[in-house]
Amino acid sequence: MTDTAHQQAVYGGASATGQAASAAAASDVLLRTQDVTVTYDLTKEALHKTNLEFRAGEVTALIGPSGCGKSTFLRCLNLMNREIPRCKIGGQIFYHGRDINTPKENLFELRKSIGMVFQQPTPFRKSIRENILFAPKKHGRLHGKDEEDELVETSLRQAALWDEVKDKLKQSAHALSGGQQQRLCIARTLAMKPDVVLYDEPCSALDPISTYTIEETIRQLCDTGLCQIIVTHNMQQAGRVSDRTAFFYVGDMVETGTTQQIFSAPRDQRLSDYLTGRFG
Ligand SMILES: Nc1ncnc2c1ncn2[C@@H]1O[C@H](COP(=O)(O)OP(=O)(O)OP(=O)(O)O)[C@@H](O)[C@H]1O
Repeated sequence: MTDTAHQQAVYGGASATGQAASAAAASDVLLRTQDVTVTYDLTKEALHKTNLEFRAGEVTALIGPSGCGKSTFLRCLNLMNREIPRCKIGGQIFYHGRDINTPKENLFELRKSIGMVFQQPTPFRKSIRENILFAPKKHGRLHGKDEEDELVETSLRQAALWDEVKDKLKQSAHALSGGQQQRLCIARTLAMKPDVVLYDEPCSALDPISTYTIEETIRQLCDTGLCQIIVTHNMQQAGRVSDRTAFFYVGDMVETGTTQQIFSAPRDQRLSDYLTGRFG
């Protein structure tokens, strides 16, 4: 990316929704990648040098055709790719200014702060309440029932699920609908009080109403200062939910900017073709 493009990406005009301006700390860059690459099977570079910044209180959408490297890039941001045999992450990933792409990084600690929500809802085979409490208990964060009750309620409220489940917290999470399960997974992630949440196609298995609820939830979470990054195939969703968008194509991050600029005035022909449905 050129310096000019980079500056436009980082300091570009108003957001698509205008909501970023009201975010708690919109200017804080929490995550920044510097020349990040990903190589599978030690030889196949699936992601070429990628430079992006992500700020508190903003949502960034990662878009592009199938196989272009969106999920590969997303999984770098909390070093999940490290768990794939023969996969190598190159470059630097700065989290609060500290490079986390080092062998000594404590992944257990890191993932408390950089949470992830997957395509398929994956609640534990436990009650709704225990889904929320499982990780905080494991990390020794909770002291007594009052703290547990408060965390369960706060997390479920943040994920817009409290009203639907408050009278059945001891029921199995697997008895919830798909959309409710996905919101429970968001609540479970929020219970660890992360400052970054990564979403990999979080609505692709859901109906339109559940999708709408999750999009609303994501937007509302911006007001807490959370930095959110979402991979989506759905252009309308990217337009509705994100402040910034980055377009990937065959392993390259081709263009980034405010969502408004990306959708209304794309500079790169490949992005323009993608947005107009010439390929996808
Ligand atoms: N575990 C893996 N081992 C080897 N190659 C992989 C692995 N995961 C992804 N790839 C390859 O890396 C490239 C990018 O894949 P990735 O899943 O990141 O793309 P994507 O843009 O998220 O695609 P989609 O939208 O279809 O999910 C593809 O060529 C894919 O085959």
